[in-house]
Amino acid sequence: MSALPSSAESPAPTTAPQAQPSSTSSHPPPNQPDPTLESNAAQGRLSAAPAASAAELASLKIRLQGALRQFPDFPSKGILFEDILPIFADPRLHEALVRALELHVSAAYEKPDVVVGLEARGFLFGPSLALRLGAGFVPVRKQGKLPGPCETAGYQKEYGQDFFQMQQDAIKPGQKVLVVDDIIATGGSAAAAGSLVQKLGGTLLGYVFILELDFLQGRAKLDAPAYTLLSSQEK
Ligand SMILES: O=P(O)(O)OC[C@H]1O[C@H](OP(=O)(O)OP(=O)(O)O)[C@H](O)[C@@H]1O
Ligand SMILES: Nc1ncnc2[nH]cnc12
Repeated sequence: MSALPSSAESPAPTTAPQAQPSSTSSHPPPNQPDPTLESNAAQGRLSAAPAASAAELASLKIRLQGALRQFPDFPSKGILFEDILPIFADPRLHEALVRALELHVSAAYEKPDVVVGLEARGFLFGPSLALRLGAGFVPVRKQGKLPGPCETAGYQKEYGQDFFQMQQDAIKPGQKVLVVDDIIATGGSAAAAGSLVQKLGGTLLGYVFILELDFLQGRAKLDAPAYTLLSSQEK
């Protein structure tokens, strides 16, 4: 799990104002079309949320979008780091996040048996989403953290390379699995997690992220439908 530096050690974040979450150079204002939704739809992979839920989802997204922050040159020069942690610092936003994801998943996917969350930020909301959906939660962890027999997959990500593991008995053959994480950048992490789920015999329903770096085209690496809740940086 990477340690985020304190703000005293980091460049000042760019923060969208809470009352009216207007755009920074990277976050489109919420009253414009959501490019992540367009890219979801363009791939023809997801059904729209039912109309009754769509209005609630739209209003939750506006609130959540305003809480995002960005830190330039973290963890290395040239990376614009998307910080989702303010959402979890506020219980109303935390609740809004889990509700928004619940609304989307209930509308767009079959009910999953298992929600798989990726270390570390997928652990922040994966278990609570799983509870809401009446599903189990299973972690994908970085190599060397899980006891017992494990499956391993190596991957490249936006700023490095790593290995993911799952316990071999974590998923029963045929179980329907949803993979969740905070962000998809190059798609390396999510694709590796999906491959582990499939090695264990799980049926991959799809992926759910809070944010997507569209310009890196990470979803092209995924072989199941992907949904992103909020708008993210443009190149
Ligand atoms: O699409 P990708 O290019 O693979 O990048 C996305 C991954 O990178 C981040 O995790 P990181 O490996 O930094 O780990 P952390 O959550 O433990 O900080 C993020 O939480 C995603 O898991
Ligand atoms: N730009 C970014 N911000 C936050 N997490 C990330 N994981 C990969 N790229 C990232």
